[in-house]
Amino acid sequence: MTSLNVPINDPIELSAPPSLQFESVEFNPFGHQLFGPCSFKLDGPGPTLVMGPNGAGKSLMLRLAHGLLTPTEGAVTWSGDGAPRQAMVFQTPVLLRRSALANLTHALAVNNIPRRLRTDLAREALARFGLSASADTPARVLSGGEKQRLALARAWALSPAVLFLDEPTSALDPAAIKEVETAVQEFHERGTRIVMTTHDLHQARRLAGDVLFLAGGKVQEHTPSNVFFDTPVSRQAQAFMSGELVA
Ligand SMILES: Nc1ncnc2c1ncn2[C@@H]1O[C@H](COP(=O)(O)OP(=O)(O)OP(=O)(O)O)[C@@H](O)[C@H]1O
Repeated sequence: MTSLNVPINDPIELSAPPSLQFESVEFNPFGHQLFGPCSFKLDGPGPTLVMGPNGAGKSLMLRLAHGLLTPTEGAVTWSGDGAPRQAMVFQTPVLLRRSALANLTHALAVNNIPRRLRTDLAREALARFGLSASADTPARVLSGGEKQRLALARAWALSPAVLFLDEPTSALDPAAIKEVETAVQEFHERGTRIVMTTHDLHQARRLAGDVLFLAGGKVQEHTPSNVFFDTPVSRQAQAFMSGELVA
């Protein structure tokens, strides 16, 4: 596996993750303002943990950033030429009705990875996530924790420059949560920009380089994690941290 010499797995190529900028971004389908206007830039080392109460707009922000939704107003831009290679891991894994291995090789094909490399890259990623024995198992029969590991393995195989994770551990037990957090750290150390939502303050403390705090569809605060957890600036973040409900 190490003899593949595949550029997409070269950590040097990933050493400077692309920066992400929201410029006056709004999302208001049918005239109903759900998000924004918001302007911010993710250009620090990260990982960026996106926090806020239910309905704050965290998932919308990730979907706008990943290109799954188009802003009604404003623009989402990246440093460099065009949008970088991206992957997204959801709270409930979105998998094809195929084998675990085929889920990965399909994703590699969609991302234009040469056919001759796909199976080795897929098997390497399955091994990283302890799923080698399940390579030929239909993805739909895997346990919830295994499905999430498969979703992470699919992202891992792609060596994305950016990885979005939307509450990836909310349905997992403590051991599985630890596996996901370890993987997130490894993605980060490989140079992937991490943007992840969570409701778990402890998890955010463990992982965050910076915190983007949303409430009411707007960014209330974007600060280094130590600042956010020690001295949150916005009234909404202070209320959230103290366990008060924030609308
Ligand atoms: N495609 C859509 N069309 C219409 N309304 C939407 C759409 N997507 C999200 N919403 C609404 O936008 C608001 C923000 O939703 P979002 O899922 O981003 O919140 P969230 O911060 O991720 O919440 P939670 O923590 O509960 O997951 C909610 O009121 C939701 O119902």
